Formats: sequence, C-alpha cells, structure tokens
Amino acid sequence: MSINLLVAQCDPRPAALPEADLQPWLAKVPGWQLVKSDDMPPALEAHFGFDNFYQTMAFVNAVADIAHGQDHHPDMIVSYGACTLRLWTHAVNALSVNDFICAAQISALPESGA
Ligand SMILES: C[C@H](O)[C@H](O)[C@H]1CNC2=NC(N)=NC(=O)C2=N1
Repeated sequence: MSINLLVAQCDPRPAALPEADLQPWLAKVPGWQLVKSDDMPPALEAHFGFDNFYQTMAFVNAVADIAHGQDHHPDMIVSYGACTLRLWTHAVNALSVNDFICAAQISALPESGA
C-alpha cells in the first residue's frame, strides 16, 4: 500500500483487489469513482472536461501513451469537449492495483486540465 502510483509499473500478472479493500485505494485517486453495474465488472471511472476538441484529443493521445507504456488500456468515450475513461483489469474481471496506477498517472497528465 506504500506504493508510489505515479512512478509504478503495472504488474503483468495482476491480482484482484477484494472489494472490501478498495476504499484506501480510491482515496489515492481523487476524481475517480467506483462504478458497478450488473453486466460489468467493478471499474474505475473518471470524467474530464475540455474547452475544445483539440484539447480533448491531446488528452486522449497522452492517455494512449500511458496505456501503451503500461499495457493497460481504459475504455474511452470521447466527445468534442469531454472524455470519460473506464478502467478495470480484464485478466481478473475486477479492479487491481494496475487500475489505480493508470488512474493516478492519467490524472497527473498536464493534458488532463487539472
Ligand atoms: C495481453 C495483454 O497484456 C492484456 O490483454 C492487457 C492489455 N490491456 C489491458 N487493459 C486493461 N484495462 N485491463 C487488462 O487486464 C489488460 N490486459
């Protein structure tokens, strides 16, 4: 739990985090929420707003860079001035530390507008 999410590398063999253990991890990624629905595994979701499509796409491309480097890829919904991201760990059909690593690194992007 003393991991520095901003410099961590995703584990290629991730373990599912038990749902009962998620709260301290969620506290480390402000702006990201736990979302659950019947037809989806639990996921981390965040919404980012921008002034225009150029800024939105600059963010999307910066996210793609992180996803490529981490081999961990969010679902993205992209519109003119906004992007919603959803992360979970497909391999375990749950959240793992990898999702929190990517969430923290995405939020820290200069392109995130934060
Ligand atoms: C084989 C490859 O490493 C896996 O499919 C990676 C790719 N990207 C991924 N992205 C996400 N979000 N979760 C995963 O479990 C995942 N697994």
